[in-house]
Amino acid sequence: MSTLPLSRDQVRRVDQISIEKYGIPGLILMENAGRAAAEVIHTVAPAGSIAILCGKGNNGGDGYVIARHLDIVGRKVKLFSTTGLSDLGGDAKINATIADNLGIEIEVCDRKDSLNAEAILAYSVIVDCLLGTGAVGNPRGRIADWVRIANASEAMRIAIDLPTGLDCDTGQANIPTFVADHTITMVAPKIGFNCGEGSTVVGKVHQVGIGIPCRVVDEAR
Ligand SMILES: NC(=O)C1=CN([C@@H]2O[C@H](COP(=O)(O)OP(=O)(O)OC[C@H]3O[C@@H](n4cnc5c(N)ncnc54)[C@H](O)[C@@H]3O)[C@@H](O)[C@H]2O)[C@H](O)CC1
Ligand SMILES: [K+]
Repeated sequence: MSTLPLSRDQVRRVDQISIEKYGIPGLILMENAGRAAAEVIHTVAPAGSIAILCGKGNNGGDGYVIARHLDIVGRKVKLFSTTGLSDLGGDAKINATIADNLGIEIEVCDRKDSLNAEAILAYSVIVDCLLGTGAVGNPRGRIADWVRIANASEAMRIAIDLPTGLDCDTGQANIPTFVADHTITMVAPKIGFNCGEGSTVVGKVHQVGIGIPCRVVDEAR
């Protein structure tokens, strides 16, 4: 499996080439990403309740897949979404709907006053599926609030693909940035993990494959 770090644009190009040139549906990539991440979470945090914080993009979409695979192995999981499920799109909406249909707990906090900080702090593990490679600039709004709440908790903190707030090219930790104990990153480490402040917020990095051959990853370099 490729371990050379990729830039934000390179890893997004991997996605694009896989889907458009090789016909691997994004839903398959998300399923592989979420299942692999769930296995790492279950290994590094073998017990305790898990809160998964989901944004409105595909990083959030990974979270709904993660929740389903943790539910399958009997873990106590609750999803917290910054966005109403009807406002999600594409693969994220498909997986949020599946999780909802399966009765996996989802709390939608799409208004400022519905933020339930205490609820999040009650969990042993907090998983950051708020922003991934689609992030631009400082985390805004509820996403920034939830990052601050998570950072103030005693929970084990696990970032999916990259910590929300970290610029995955420069290693700049925007204000706020999710301070992870573990980062489970898809396809390859991101360049920013080893420059700037990257190493101070990623924790232990776990690289997971999502069903894309290395030669395709190398095409994107
Ligand atoms: N091949 C792969 O690596 C795969 C990665 N997957 C996951 O998909 C995300 C990337 O998803 P994308 O929808 O492009 O972006 P995000 O989910 O990161 O967020 C986009 C969303 O957030 C809004 N936003 C952007 N910047 C900010 C900000 N500073 N504050 C608040 N909100 C912000 C923006 O408007 C967008 O709507 C990748 O990281 C992986 O986790 C796939 O699952 C599988 C293949
Ligand atoms: K994230």
